[in-house]
Amino acid sequence: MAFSQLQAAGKQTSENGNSNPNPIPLTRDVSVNVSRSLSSMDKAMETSIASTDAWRALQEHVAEIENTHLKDLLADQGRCEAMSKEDMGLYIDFSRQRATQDTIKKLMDLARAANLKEKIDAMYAGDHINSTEDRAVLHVATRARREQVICDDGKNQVPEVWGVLDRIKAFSEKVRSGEWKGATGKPIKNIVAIGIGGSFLGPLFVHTALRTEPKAMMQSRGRTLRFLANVDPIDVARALNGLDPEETMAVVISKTFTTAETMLNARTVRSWLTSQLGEESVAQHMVAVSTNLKLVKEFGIDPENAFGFWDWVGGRYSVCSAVGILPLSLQYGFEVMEQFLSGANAMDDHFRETPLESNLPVLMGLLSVWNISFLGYPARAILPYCQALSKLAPHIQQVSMESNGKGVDINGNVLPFEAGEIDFGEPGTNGQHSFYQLIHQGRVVPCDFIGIVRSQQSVYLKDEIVSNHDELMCNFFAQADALAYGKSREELRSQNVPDYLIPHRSFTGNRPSTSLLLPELSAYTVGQVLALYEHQVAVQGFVWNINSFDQWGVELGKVLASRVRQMINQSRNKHRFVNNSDGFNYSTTRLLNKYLQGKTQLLYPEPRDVFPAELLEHNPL
Ligand SMILES: O=P(O)(O)OC[C@H]1O[C@](O)(CO)[C@@H](O)[C@@H]1O
Repeated sequence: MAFSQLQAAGKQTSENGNSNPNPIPLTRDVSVNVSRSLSSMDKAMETSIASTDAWRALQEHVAEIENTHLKDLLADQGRCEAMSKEDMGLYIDFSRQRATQDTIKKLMDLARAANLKEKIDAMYAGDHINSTEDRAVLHVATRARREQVICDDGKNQVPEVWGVLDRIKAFSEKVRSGEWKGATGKPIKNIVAIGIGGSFLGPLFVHTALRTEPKAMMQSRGRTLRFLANVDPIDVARALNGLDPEETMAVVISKTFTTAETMLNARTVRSWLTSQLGEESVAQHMVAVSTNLKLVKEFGIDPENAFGFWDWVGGRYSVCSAVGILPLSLQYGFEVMEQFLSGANAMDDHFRETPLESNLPVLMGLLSVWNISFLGYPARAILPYCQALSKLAPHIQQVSMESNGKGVDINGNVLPFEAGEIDFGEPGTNGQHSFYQLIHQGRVVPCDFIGIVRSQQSVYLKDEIVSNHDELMCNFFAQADALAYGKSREELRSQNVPDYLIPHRSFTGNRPSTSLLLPELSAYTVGQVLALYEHQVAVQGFVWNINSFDQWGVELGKVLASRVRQMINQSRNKHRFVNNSDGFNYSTTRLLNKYLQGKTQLLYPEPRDVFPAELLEHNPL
């Protein structure tokens, strides 16, 4: 079946009819949107997954689940066993989700109604499922084994992928061994990776995950990897502070090589380098990762020192391409990164080959659709009990929210329900002392608890009854049960809690979570976790029938920023403030003028060609 036919997923089993028996307003309130004509809404409903029998069966099923409590569901051992899955060393326990085996069955029906399997296959087959950009979605090819065949437009992409990986291996070994010299003959010890969004968050997540992993740690001894993402000059100062330019290499990472923030940061770092090492130093001190090798050359970076990737890799899915593998290989060595790629590849195989019923990303994806679209819980907290995973949530935030934060389906019809998920998170136990209060007694936020069996670091003090990592993990186990079971008023009374405190100290429980247990946090398992979450997000999008692989929503702000940029430039050059004829609304005009007035009172430096390196020297951070 062609992908365009798959997109009409809901239609095939549609029975028409827009009624939503669910008491929770989970479908959009269309009455308030006057600009949306009835006929377009009818069309949207007709073609939507929300019009299928499977969707309606789940809506009706909500009432049954509302009559259950997790403390009872957890007493059913058969259910718990059926709702726990283990594969590739990963153990995932879904038994604390507000779902029964019947819910899972109904979700499987939904998956079939959405043509989920066919859509997964279409992705691996290189169909242009990113239809608004007419692109294949093949990040799985970036971690394919050498012998795999993954085609775009009939051409196997894997040899090219490995062509770049082989170059990264050779280049990173040259730099790490000291054979590659900086402009003054010193070896390169520091890497500054300049990029934003998908060209930053994935690599930062993996770097943070590996910093304390024993093998990676050994491999990175004496080396520094820093990231420069924000266009804020404060971020420049923090990224460069204390680095010796003679020993520093900048890796400019940008799929398009046009992103305003990255390009200004790249020019700033170039200025920092050349002001101290001379114009010619760019050749030894700046390299690039991009799909736009023409612009890389125009920037002044030797094409020999540029590492390409392809338009079939979305920015937020690009960490396994040169985007992540180049800076991370420079820091940890290619061998470590190859392990990471293998882990992601193992999860890719699992996703493609495992029946839906025991497919980990499919189950995670379907249960999150259940939580969001049926139970009405739009947020999810990602809570790793492992400090090394502290950048997982910020990365998945982009993967998930930029992918599925959409208002129309893949055919352009307004969605009759809210898609997307609000993702956030912090490592435990830090989060417990921050936002867990809300999760326990306020809003219901489904949680992903992630625990590790063997910690990257081991501390066990002599007089303590458990090791430090055991102490951390006590909380991993306790929190999931605290959310599920809660604490009743009766229990509190039996503990002689005074009446006036009982409402404050009781917990409703019945708050869903998933528990993931990894044997260890190695480069390999980091790859598995990455691909698990990437595919979960794809499953959500496939079911909602949206295009998870474009991101038009980020464009408007960029266009408006460029108008403001021109205005500020004019105001500086012509020494004037914004007036009514400049085309800004009243509020923005006033805000801009407040800003410009404030700036005139500052001793503002004249624009100059070189980066004020002395600012760093005089202001050690
Ligand atoms: O890699 P580039 O082209 O600089 O883009 C950076 C990021 O900007 C976005 O296009 C929008 O935020 C992301 O999708 C992307 O990851």
